[in-house]
Amino acid sequence: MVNTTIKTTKSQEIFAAAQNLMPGGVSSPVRAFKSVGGQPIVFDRVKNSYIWDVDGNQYIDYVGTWGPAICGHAHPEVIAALHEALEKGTSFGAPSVLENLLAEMVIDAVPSIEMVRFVNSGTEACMAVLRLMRAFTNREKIIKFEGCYHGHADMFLVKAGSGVATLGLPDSPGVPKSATSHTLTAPYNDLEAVKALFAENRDEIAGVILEPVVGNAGFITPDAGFLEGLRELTHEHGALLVFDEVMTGFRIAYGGAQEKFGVTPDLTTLGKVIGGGLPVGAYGGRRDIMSMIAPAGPVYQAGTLSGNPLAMTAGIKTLELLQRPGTYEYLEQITRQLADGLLQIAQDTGHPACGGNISAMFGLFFTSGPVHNYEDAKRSDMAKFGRFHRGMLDRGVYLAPSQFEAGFTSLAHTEADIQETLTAAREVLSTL
Ligand SMILES: Cc1ncc(COP(=O)(O)O)c(C=O)c1O
Ligand SMILES: N[C@H](C=O)CCC(=O)O
Repeated sequence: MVNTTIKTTKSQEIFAAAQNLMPGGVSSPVRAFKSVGGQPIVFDRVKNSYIWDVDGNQYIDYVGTWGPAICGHAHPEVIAALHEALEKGTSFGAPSVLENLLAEMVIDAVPSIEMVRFVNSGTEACMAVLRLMRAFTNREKIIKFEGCYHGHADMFLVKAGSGVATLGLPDSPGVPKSATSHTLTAPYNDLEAVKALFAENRDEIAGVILEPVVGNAGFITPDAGFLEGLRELTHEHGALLVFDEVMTGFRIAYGGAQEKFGVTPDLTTLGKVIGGGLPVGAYGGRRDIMSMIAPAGPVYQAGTLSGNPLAMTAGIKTLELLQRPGTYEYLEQITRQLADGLLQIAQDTGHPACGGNISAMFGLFFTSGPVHNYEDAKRSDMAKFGRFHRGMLDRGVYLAPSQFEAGFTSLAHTEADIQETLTAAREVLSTL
């Protein structure tokens, strides 16, 4: 299955046409391969740990549609549940028992969540949680961290990660200064900077929002005591702590980062895995705070397709699959094998590198590190990452086309996939 000289004629044709139809030829910027060079491959189908492009090439996939595909693509049980649900219609725009079922599963799993509201994307969840933080505290300022990404709402497009970091964009034109004037930023893992912000803005900060493990500036883990320190500081200042677990939720542990690190925020945002590959988002948390959401309370937030029965069905089935014994042990085992293997190969082939994994989320930077924050991440050799990315693609391995995105494994990745990936990495890194 190793493709050393892949033919991508059809991909190129389709992408050329797409560029006249959609800005940059894509529906979301990171997909455009701008920072790694070359052209995106155009997908035809996905199954298990694999994707196939329109030219018939097969790749081992470590993007997993940016996180949702934790059980593997097109899992037969998810597909079967969706077929059954489809027969009942594609949208109700009204209450359904499916919402109750998924809500109960989320509430049972995620320590901070006593009530939940479903939306259609992670962006929506983060927008809504921000409004709620402000309403509950009657304060307007928030603290976010450099390199963290909370979707593309105006208030969060300040020193953001993901595509904003990938494309090296300044904070986006079109965002009014007034929208971000209340967004304060600090370097990730820097508790002193957060303390200083609280001191300078006494009684004005509604809360702190962060990716508890960063996946949108590459893969960056919290230093010992960082999450606990934020919990204490927010308590001390009457502010809320919000974990954006759109990426980490049900991925780094069934109960997310808050279960893994034993720190319970006031509010949590979710997305990706809880929709099993269909568009979804959610926010939830303490009952007294969530009770402020309309129609229970005055904070308005709504959505035509929210609680969509297909998304709920795929989410329920995905969480059921994740509840099976051994799931997270397996994810940790294969992902550790991959992350350790990549580091060893980088060392053997003379490339300074650092990285790691937590459960099914991993990363590799081409710098000796350590990487504690976005500034450190930017020291990674981006040109080398681009060459590495292209070399891996040529050998049938699809990595996220940006140094600033974490990688994802799934239950469908086999030891053979990992070995094949490591063989490809050794070949590529030996020639860079
Ligand atoms: C941590 C985090 N928050 C929010 C978002 C926004 O989610 P979505 O792309 O579903 O709008 C993403 C991903 O894009 C994310 O990784
Ligand atoms: N980093 C983003 C989400 O996690 C990538 C998805 C996108 O914006 O296209």
